[in-house]
Amino acid sequence: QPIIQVINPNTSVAMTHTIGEAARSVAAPGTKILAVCPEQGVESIEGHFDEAIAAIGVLEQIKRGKEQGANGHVIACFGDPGLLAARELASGPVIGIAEAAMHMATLVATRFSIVTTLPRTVIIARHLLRQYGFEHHCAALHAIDLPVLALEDGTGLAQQLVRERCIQAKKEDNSGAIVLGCGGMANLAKELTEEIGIPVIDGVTAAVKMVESLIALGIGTSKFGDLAYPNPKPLSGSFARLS
Ligand SMILES: O=C(O)C[C@H]1NC(=O)NC1=O
Repeated sequence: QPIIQVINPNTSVAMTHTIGEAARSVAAPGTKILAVCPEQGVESIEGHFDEAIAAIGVLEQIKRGKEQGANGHVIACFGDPGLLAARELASGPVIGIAEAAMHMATLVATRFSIVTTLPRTVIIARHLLRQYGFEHHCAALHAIDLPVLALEDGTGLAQQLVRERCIQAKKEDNSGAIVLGCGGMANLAKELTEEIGIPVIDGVTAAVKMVESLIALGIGTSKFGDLAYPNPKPLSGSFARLS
């Protein structure tokens, strides 16, 4: 009975619900999904400052997930905030939704496009493409130019813009696949894939299946070298809760 903790690094309860539903929709029958978000932090992650704040919440949730018996973890924000720090803390696998979606896209297409929310976060996706080695696989990055929480405002406008942008990207970029660049888009992938006719990949569902696979293979985060548990040392003030 594997337990996978899916962490929404922003504090939006609505987006945590969207993410949890998407994760449960693809989880194997025996897999338990714990969908969580930090109690404190930032309601949406739209840049480097927000990511730095969110990373602390991710680490707190990893620690709590371990205490609750989680066998693996997903970081469900497209910037993969705190990923390597989380891997130091974790025993099981930790996968970010950007890396999961990018890996999956390279398995089914020679080039993919990314559709995300704000123009200012495109650079974060570019940095990840370089870090993960996918720069040459990504044909283009597009932003719908709406804030992240527009995806949860109930108007459907953000979802409509994502749809239009995906259609445009297929036409213009000559990409074989599209990666959705936000955890809050997790519930759009299936419908867009059917409508547009190329794989539209969401990182939440991709990461859940990848973590399930690693758990099934008995593969956890390597604890040798730089991803070993952090060197024991006193943490002061509010950080003491992380030790
Ligand atoms: O970078 C983005 O646009 C999306 C990213 N921000 C957020 O709060 N959740 C995310 O997936």
